[in-house]
Amino acid sequence: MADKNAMKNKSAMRNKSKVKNKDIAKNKAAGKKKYAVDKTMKQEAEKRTAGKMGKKKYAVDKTVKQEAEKRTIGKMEKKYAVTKAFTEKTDHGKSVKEKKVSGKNTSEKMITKKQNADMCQYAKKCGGCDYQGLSYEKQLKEKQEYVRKNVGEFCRVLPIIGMEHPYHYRNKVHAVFDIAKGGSVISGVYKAGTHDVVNIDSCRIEDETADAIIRDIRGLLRSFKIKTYDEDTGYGLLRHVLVRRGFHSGEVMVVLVLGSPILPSKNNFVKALRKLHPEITTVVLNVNDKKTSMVLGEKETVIYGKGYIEDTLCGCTFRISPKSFYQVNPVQTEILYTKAIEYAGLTGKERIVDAYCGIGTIGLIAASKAKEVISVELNRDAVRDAVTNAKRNDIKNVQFYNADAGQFMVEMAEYRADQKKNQVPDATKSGKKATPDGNVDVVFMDPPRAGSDEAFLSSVIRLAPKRVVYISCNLETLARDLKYLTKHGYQAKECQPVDLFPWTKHVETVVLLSHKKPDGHINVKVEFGEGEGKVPLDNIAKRAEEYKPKERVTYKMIKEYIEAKYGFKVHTAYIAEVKRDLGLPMYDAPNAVEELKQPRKHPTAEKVEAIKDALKHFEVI
Ligand SMILES: C[S@@+](CC[C@H](N)C(=O)[O-])C[C@H]1O[C@@H](n2cnc3c(N)ncnc32)[C@H](O)[C@@H]1O
Repeated sequence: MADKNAMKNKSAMRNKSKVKNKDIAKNKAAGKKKYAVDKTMKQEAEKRTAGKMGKKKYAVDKTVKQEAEKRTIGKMEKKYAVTKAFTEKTDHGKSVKEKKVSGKNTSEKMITKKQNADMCQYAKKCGGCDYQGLSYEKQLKEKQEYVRKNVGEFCRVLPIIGMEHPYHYRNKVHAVFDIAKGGSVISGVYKAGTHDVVNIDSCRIEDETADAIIRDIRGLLRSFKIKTYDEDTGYGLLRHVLVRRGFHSGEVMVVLVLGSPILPSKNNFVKALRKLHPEITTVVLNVNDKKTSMVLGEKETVIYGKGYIEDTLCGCTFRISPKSFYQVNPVQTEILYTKAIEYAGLTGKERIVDAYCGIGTIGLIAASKAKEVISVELNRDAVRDAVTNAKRNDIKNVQFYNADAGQFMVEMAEYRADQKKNQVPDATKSGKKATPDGNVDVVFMDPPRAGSDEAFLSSVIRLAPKRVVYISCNLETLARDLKYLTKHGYQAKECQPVDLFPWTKHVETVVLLSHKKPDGHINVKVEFGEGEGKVPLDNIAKRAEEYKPKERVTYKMIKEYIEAKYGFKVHTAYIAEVKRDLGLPMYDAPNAVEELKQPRKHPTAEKVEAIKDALKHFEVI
């Protein structure tokens, strides 16, 4: 592989100047030609549509537009109710019934027509959009019901907030590259459940600029003699392309994921690409030479621009690096975050934890309304972005920690317990940033799809913040975690679903939980002793001893026991895993880091035995 690349590089060097000029000329011509072809195709398609468009079709389009204009199902239902009431007032008797029935039939016919109009040409192969052929109104209704089924038992579910224009909302587009049977370069997505690539020119939910860039990269590969990577043999170079666009800033980042580190004629490639797309502000090479389903590898080289893009969300500017998480639908994200911060009920005096903070978005947006923000995130690159973002927005009351959120919260809770016992350790001695003390008023938590873990949730219970604002993109794990929190002193108050992913079955939700307070108290007078109406004192002390709660066995105690007895350390996540394997009530730990797709590590047999021994020692098993 390396030899092959070296040979390629040598011959590329020899022909460099020749190729350079020839390619640029070719690209220029190809670019112009392509643009002309695209334009003609577009015009033809428009003509065809216009030709087909009869009165009925116009009516369908009008309905789609009208639906899109209604922001939420709630509003839609309200409007429907008003129309219905108006009809019933103006028409009487039989005619009302007839009118209603015929009205229903017409709209049903329209939906059937609309279903066809809404089918995407890649629907059968791609499998990315679960709601193909369903009107947007129906999609929202389905999602509302899905949320109600999972969260309804915990609290009131507000009507879902849909999009005004549910198309081309994705600011991040990823395409896998391959060679088709006939030898042409293709790019798109894997056909559901396979590793066959479905060639996609444009997608109705993806950003159109990003799609155009990916199409043009396809075109450039041939002229630059860049081969696509073959997953089976490991030969070839280009594996994936990732494009991210800041919808507010207009900045565009292109990440070329390669199977090996060298992109021949990289400067000319960038030049040719930027000639077609001057809006590109940065190009990054990412090397992924592993046999893996992960898109991004570890190593990155910036070959053009600053290596990240910036974008604005809820009035703050954020730097976004290739590996950092950033919500894919910024329009709806603003609605979601605004609701989350509203739920937090901030007055300016609160200490907030922003857990799973990514590039710091929620905490930084909320910072001006709170006293202090403590943010924690596992992804190193995201934390680096977050620190820059705080400076960029001149926000000074935020601290960031690069750690596992569960582990971090355990430490905070234990620190607080020590504080209560007046045994506060000097965490600064270790040279690490001190664990903040455990006084917390509000916890924002926005975990990945796997949800949170027992270490995190049990620490929330111990820290007892007044409010927990849980943002989730996975209803099953949300329901699981709500069950835990509501069993242990919290009450779910309200849930707001927001549609961040039109055409797919996914839905984002934000849930407000607050600490349960006793509804009231009653005074009972009890007299102990002998005689009528008195409670005998016999055995009271003995019985009290029986009911005395056992000392809570913390992760810290288990770790200390193991370190003292066996001389090695064990991670919280390993203890959690062993507890789960033993059938003790558990949550997944550690979180599957979706964005990084890191393979989950497991404890060695020696560590498992040590953990079991500690659990026996503390009478947990
Ligand atoms: C759904 S994203 C939310 C990010 C951020 N709140 C936002 O809205 O942009 C989940 C984040 O959790 C991070 N993450 C995953 N597992 C984690 C863990 N165990 N501890 C801390 N952060 C974690 C991911 O890297 C990712 O940035």
